[in-house]
Amino acid sequence: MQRTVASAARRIRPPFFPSRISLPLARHDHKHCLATPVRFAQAPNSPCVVRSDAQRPTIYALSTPPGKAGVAVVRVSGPGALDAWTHLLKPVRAPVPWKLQRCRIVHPESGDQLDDGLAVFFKGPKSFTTEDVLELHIHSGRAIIASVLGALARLPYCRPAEPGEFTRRAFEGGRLDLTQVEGLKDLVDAETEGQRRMALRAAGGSTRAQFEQLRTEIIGCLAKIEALIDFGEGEDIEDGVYEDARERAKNLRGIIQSYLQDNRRGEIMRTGVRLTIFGPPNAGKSSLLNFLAQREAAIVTSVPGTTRDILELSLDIGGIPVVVSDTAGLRRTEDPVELIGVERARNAIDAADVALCVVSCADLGGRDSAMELPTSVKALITDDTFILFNKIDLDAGDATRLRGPHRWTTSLKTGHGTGEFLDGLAKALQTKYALNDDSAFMHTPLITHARHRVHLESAAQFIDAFLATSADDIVIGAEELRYAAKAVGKVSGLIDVEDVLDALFKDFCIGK
Ligand SMILES: Nc1nc2c(ncn2[C@@H]2O[C@H](COP(=O)(O)OP(=O)(O)OP(=O)(O)O)[C@@H](O)[C@H]2O)c(=O)[nH]1
Ligand SMILES: [K+]
Ligand SMILES: [Mg+2]
Repeated sequence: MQRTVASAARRIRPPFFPSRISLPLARHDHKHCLATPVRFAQAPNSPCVVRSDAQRPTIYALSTPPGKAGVAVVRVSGPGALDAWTHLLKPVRAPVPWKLQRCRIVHPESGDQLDDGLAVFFKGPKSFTTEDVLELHIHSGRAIIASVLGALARLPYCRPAEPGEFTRRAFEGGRLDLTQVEGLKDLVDAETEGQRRMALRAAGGSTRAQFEQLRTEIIGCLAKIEALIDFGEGEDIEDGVYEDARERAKNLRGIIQSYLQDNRRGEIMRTGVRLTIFGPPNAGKSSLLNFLAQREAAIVTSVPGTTRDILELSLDIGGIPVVVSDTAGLRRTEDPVELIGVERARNAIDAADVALCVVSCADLGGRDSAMELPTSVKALITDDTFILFNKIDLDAGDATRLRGPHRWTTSLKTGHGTGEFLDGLAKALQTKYALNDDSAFMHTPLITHARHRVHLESAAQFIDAFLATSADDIVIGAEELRYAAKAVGKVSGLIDVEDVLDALFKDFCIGK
């Protein structure tokens, strides 16, 4: 009897990897925990489970910045959230879940009124953390906030939240995977439009879905190989299964490769494009930095060799975060200090994502179209180098001879051409990092953290190892595929997350 692979694949047990892992409980003191039994609903498809339910402390924190403002939000999450509602809110009544309700907030022991505000109860698992959550919307003032936090502290099962602990519980409850947690953090940190869009995409789960699909497809390949191991080709299984699995693996290898060949766009969007300004002395490099920054950040003088150290500024150019470096003018010099500056400039050019050469028109050799760049920079110019011909006010020739793709003319002294240059630079960066419109948004890079790249590279290596095996050693081949799927699973945090968690959550603020 011929069995189809689909039916054979379903038979494979045990599951390739545990879909649920347990994480240690957060570090804290359990001895005051309330012992009332509390029901915990499990979020669907939860990647991991940490539930010792009643034992789990309820956490609270101010989730808005401290200080005087219209509203402050205090969040309470955990099995005791409902009890906190009962003890802190007047008039006494059961919450209508997910509905903002008017109330007075009182001290649980003295009954003194602390503030007048609004409260909403999110019934788990339909809450941010997947636990029961109480949100108190109170007036934002130091004394009010302190009194409400103080009241919560009186409840024996409550303790203050650690940085990022609400998000951590959302992760542990299966509400978020690691890419979404990273996305949330990046979203809060986003300073440019591009960063915001990329982070929102990750936080919203698109990145998670893409990695999940990749993992599912690897598992699909593995299922075929496992079926072969179980039943053997020819007898129970249709022909060509092995070839089919190889073909699929080759495709997947290509897809992973395309993700990896992204010019580091995602990481660059997060941390900024490294743009190095270089050129001969006195070309106007520091003047350019000041123009971009709209302030006198660097010293500008008519003395060649003014800039020695590298001066870095983080700027937003056309919605893209750019770390701009001003460097020492390149020339031969006997001055030991300037020599170090020139050395550093060369290193900064090497490390740059984009190198922008500034040349003074007064330093150009040759005539008309046969323009010659100064020898000090000639060897450093490649097809990718951007060139700004500055001091166009000193140039007698026709400026159009100098302009072209990634080549602009300005006078930073008179302001001539600076608008065109800024627009052109922004467009060039947007094009290079493919983030200029909504269609490009579709191609927003998948890899936004170095961690993703590491795991994808290792998945690619395991698939290569599978492809290097022959039909005779399918058991080894299956093992390689298993490792490949596991490597991709690490990106989402389905497995082996311990090491990442602490590092990730420690950067969060309290109340998030
Ligand atoms: N005429 C004219 N002078 C300019 C222009 N841009 C800058 N300058 C002047 O050129 C001189 C050198 O400018 P900087 O910005 O210090 O030049 P730099 O390339 O940083 O010089 P180093 O740091 O010494 O290598 C200053 O006196 C500027 O005022 C311009 O477009 N036209
Ligand atoms: K100078
Ligand atoms: Mg300078």
